[in-house]
Amino acid sequence: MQTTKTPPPHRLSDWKVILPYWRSEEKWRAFAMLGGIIGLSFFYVRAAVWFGKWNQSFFDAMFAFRAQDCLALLPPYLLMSALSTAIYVVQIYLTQVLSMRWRLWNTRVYLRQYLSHETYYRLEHGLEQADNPDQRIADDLSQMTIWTLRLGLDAIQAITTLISFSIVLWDVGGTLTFTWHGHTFHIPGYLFLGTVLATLLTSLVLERFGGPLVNANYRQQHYDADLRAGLMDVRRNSEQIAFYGGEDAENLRFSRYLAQIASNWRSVVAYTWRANVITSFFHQTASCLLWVMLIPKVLAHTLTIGLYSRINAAFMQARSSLQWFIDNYTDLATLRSILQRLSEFERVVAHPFEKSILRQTGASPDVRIENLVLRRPDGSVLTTLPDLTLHAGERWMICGASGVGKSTLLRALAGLWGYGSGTVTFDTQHAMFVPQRPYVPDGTSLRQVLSYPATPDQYDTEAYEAVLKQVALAAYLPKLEDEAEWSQIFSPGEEQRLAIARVLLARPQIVFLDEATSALDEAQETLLYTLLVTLLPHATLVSVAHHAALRRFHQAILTLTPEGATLTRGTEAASD
Ligand SMILES: Nc1ncnc2c1ncn2[C@@H]1O[C@H](COP(=O)(O)OP(=O)(O)OP(=O)(O)O)[C@@H](O)[C@H]1O
Repeated sequence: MQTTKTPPPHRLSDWKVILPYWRSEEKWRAFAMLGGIIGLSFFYVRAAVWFGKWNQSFFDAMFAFRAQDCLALLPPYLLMSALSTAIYVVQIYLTQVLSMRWRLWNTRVYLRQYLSHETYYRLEHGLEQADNPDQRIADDLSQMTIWTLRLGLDAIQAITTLISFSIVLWDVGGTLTFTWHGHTFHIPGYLFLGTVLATLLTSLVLERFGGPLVNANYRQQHYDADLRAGLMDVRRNSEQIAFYGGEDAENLRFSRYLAQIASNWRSVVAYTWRANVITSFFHQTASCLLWVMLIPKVLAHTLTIGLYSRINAAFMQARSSLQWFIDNYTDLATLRSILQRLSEFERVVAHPFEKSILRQTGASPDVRIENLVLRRPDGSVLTTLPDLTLHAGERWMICGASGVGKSTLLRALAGLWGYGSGTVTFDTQHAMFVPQRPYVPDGTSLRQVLSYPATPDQYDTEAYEAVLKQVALAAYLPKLEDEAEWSQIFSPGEEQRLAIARVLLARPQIVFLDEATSALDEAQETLLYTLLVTLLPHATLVSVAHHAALRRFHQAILTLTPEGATLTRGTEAASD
């Protein structure tokens, strides 16, 4: 499904999407890995200090022409380099493993939510608003774990570096003392405070001018997903489009998607440009800032070359770690928009499905319909049904003009339609619904296609062979074990025969058929209905159908109209 809409407002709760894994049954292993990765990154900060000291000793020795000392310093250097390399490799490996485990855990949870309570159906049929759930499950979850770990771990490293060098900056920077309007002020650690203040100021300016980048990124992912979904549509419906000669119409559709992408991309570029101008201005002016802050020391004649080089080094390190937050502003914006999309998906999934029509599982073999009113999602009435009881083994046909609500009645019986009121009661455990276009899973064996949704080992080979022969699909007998793109191979009529073969295998007590033989000629429809009534003589049958030839297989006709429904029984129905 594709929708065009603006992103929901940012909420702090969007960040909660990150938490469930860290509270799951895998949390201890996850925390252990995270702890290991963080520990290794602390080693990195320590190693940087060690290499710094080593440099000083080595170059002091070199410029003092102490060749022996230089040679003696090489083995520890090589040892430390080997250790650093090993730790670097292990750190990357652990991060990848953690990221994959997190992604798999999240994907399993999302899939469970998506594939339960008919969520996949609600999302696809416009009953809920969350576009392209496939992209959220397949891409966004993976991106979320990668970005969160990368940004989170880099942030920890930046904070560690910041703390280490801020202490130096605070200590060696000293206190700024000045007199203003007769008052003397003392600002301890003013170099550190100045650095932090300047960075915060830059962040505020960035949020003001680059903030809309989050929304623009959100929309960009949304439009990209629409383009992908459109291309999938073309793949799925290639034959229909080719028959209609629909290339121009498709091109027009895609040029609309591209126009949306282009227009939003211009916003992304504009906001990124603004963010980059501010970031780069901060980069360029940082050294000036230090010089300005050092003026009091110059005027007081307390700035030596040694002190300057120390302050400069600490300032650079503190600034670069603070700057990490500024430089990664756009990445944080991307992560925020991913979290927003996932959080929106979670809200929709958690939102209770409108179910004003009560569907009860009854022990009685009858199908009972009480006070049933079917409505459209906008609340308007489709049709109203009188109280009805369909006794076990009875066969009813549902007729009515197109759009009156025949399929909607079956959806309500299947628990897929909640708009309206009333109650339906039947033995849901032993019922089977056959839609007009049966589902044919691709990439599986024909045996699996036939047994769906049960597993292929549910029936023996003789049973599969028998039903294939019965529904006149004997030509496929040699292909029972073949794995193929079956939906591309079967004709619509063959798909419908296959769906009846499924019913004959499963032998349900109640069968609901929604125009399940509409693609077949009269002779084949008659063959399939004869099979159903002779091989499942005690099954209750409810058929939505248009063809008059099928009336003789049913004992009653339920005719739906917008004003209500009427039931005609017995010979009257058959001869009508
Ligand atoms: N997801 C939906 N959102 C809004 N309206 C819907 C939705 N699904 C169905 N409808 C509307 O409900 C009405 C009844 O549809 P339904 O499929 O039940 O008709 P039908 O009687 O089976 O028609 P046909 O004989 O043509 O198959 C139609 O007007 C249809 O547009």
